Amino acid sequence: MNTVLLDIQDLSVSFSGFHAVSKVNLQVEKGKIHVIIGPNGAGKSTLMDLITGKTKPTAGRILYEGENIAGKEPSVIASKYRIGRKFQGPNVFDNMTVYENIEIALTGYTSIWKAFSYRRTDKVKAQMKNVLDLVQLYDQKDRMAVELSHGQRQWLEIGMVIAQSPNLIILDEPAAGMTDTETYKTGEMVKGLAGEHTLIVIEHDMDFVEQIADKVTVLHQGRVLAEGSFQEVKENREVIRVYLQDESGEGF
Ligand SMILES: Nc1ncnc2c1ncn2[C@@H]1O[C@H](COP(=O)(O)OP(=O)(O)OP(=O)(O)O)[C@@H](O)[C@H]1O
Repeated sequence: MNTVLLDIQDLSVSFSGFHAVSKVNLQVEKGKIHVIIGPNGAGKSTLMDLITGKTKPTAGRILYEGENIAGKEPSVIASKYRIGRKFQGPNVFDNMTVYENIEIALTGYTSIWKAFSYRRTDKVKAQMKNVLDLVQLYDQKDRMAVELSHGQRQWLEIGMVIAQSPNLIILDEPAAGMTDTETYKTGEMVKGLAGEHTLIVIEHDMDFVEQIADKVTVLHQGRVLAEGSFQEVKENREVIRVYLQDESGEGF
């Protein structure tokens, strides 16, 4: 039986009368990889902003395990409901090692007192090893982040999100700018996170979507245009029409 972790109901937001997200209904199942696709300006990032609390909805509900989190503060959504997000483009501490970057995310020291009392206990070391293994950076752990390749920096940032023990992980175009080999490796990494974690991934690269998606939702002009398996949405006539019209040249 599939359990719904996130149940989005009639969610809308308008900016000065412009409907960026309009009556969106979407269910994200626990432990699955739910990919959101859609042409530029479809409302994908705005939908993620609504889930993470960065943007407040005009109407609708976001039920997280039955509790409405719509409109709550981003810090509450991150810490209480354990929703983590990795934005497009690496955002790491260049002059720290891979290990230190993940350690900061893991310990999340928010106060100087916590930093003083911090100890690298066996438990912390085991958690660190686990995260480094998941993002395949254990052998790079002593390198400075600035020395990493683009792909490795993205994986480091995924590691920093995982280190915060999220239930739901939102990844914003995790394979952007990667080589084909790096993209494939990222896909396998993301698949390895499913099960223990639930993932929402925004993506444009259709080979990558096919590799990872349990379910695909297609957004268009702020609305859900189609939903189903990769194969189902790929063959959907409305989806094909919208992508053919999309001037970005991306698509199937
Ligand atoms: N704060 C805001 N104020 C006004 N308009 C906004 C705001 N945020 C987003 N929009 C508009 O809402 C629409 C949806 O934008 P959004 O970034 O969510 O699309 P997207 O699907 O993520 O696109 P892309 O694939 O290009 O990143 C766009 O037309 C955008 O200009």
